[in-house]
Amino acid sequence: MSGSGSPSWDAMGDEEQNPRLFIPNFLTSHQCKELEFIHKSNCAVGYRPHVFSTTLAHLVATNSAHLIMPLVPIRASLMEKVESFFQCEFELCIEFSGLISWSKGASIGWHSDDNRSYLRQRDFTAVCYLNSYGIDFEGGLFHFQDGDPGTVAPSAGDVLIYTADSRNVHSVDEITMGERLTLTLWFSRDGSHDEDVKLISQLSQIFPRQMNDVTITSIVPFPASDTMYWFSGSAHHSSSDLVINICCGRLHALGFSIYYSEDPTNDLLLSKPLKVTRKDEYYNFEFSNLLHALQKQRVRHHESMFLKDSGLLEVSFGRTGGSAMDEFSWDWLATGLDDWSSYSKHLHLELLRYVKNDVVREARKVFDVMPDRNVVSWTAMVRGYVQEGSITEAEALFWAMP
Ligand SMILES: O=C(O)CCC(=O)C(=O)O
Ligand SMILES: [Fe+2]
Repeated sequence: MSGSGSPSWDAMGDEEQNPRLFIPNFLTSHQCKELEFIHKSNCAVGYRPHVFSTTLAHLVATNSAHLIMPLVPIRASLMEKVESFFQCEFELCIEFSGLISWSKGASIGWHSDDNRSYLRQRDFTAVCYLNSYGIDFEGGLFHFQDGDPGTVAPSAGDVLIYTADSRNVHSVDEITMGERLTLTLWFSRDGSHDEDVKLISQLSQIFPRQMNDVTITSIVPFPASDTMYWFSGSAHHSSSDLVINICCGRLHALGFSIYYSEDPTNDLLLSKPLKVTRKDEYYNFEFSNLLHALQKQRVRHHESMFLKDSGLLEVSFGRTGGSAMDEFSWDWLATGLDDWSSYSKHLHLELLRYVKNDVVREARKVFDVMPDRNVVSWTAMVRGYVQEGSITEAEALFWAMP
């Protein structure tokens, strides 16, 4: 389904019979990657086997409300598209929006999206494909039972919009390899099902608390109810052995081993501090809990992408990159995620330590990435150059001093 960038099928002959719209390249690859990051670091057990989802309510409940931000303009522009295509401007609300991934074994047979009594309020569906068939996963083709197009092969950035009623009966083939990721939205004419109303009430409960207590400004997520992270291996399991913790599973899939400071019982995993190792790498960093570890490890996993993309860094970490970011190590990035002032303090100490030990090249790397240099750091750096006899560099830096 490659396209020209403009909506297609909107002039279909059978528009009345099968009202649907396909928009190629609606999202940029940057947006797709950002949404993937949010999902991979926050998803919880989905509504069916092999399905994981990240709902907005879940992001709020896990202290990750800031991660809703990238979704806000995307939701708004999708709503605008749906309203204008179906000629119902200002009539719709978003009933549900969620990042949904399907792993091997997931599929759905013929259905319409309003086919249950509790789903009757759904009028329209928009599915944004965030990754691609044949690249990120195999299987997972989307089929309409009638009309054109019959089949859609998901491709990152494309959007499929259709009415949620029986004019658009559809199915999705089983995933046979990889993981298929979408941002899926349902729209309703019934304002009593407005997702935003619920979200705003949820958010208004947490924000006053944050404003009154400056210490609660960390963006480290905290766990929601434990049951959100457990995945039953079998629909009829009777033994707790069959229950897998999703966060543990994902960390293991990324090659990490998990170490707790004390022997944890399964149901306490989410509240215990932990450390991780990978192969022969040991990180002397204590994570507050499993979810925290997972979010940071995902950062590392996406590290090369983040380091190349200063815009994304700014959105996610509140600071811009720059060429010096190439020198960033994962430990620094992880520390930066946690608490910016302790990160800054850490850099100042590192700089002084390097200068004291005459490791001027390393000192300069630290100096270049420091977000807030002060008179001490400038002077230390100049002193480092003088100590090692690099007078030209020392002079250049001296004159560059603000
Ligand atoms: O992900 C898709 O392409 C459609 C999924 C679907 O049909 C549903 O969730 O109802
Ligand atoms: Fe569906």
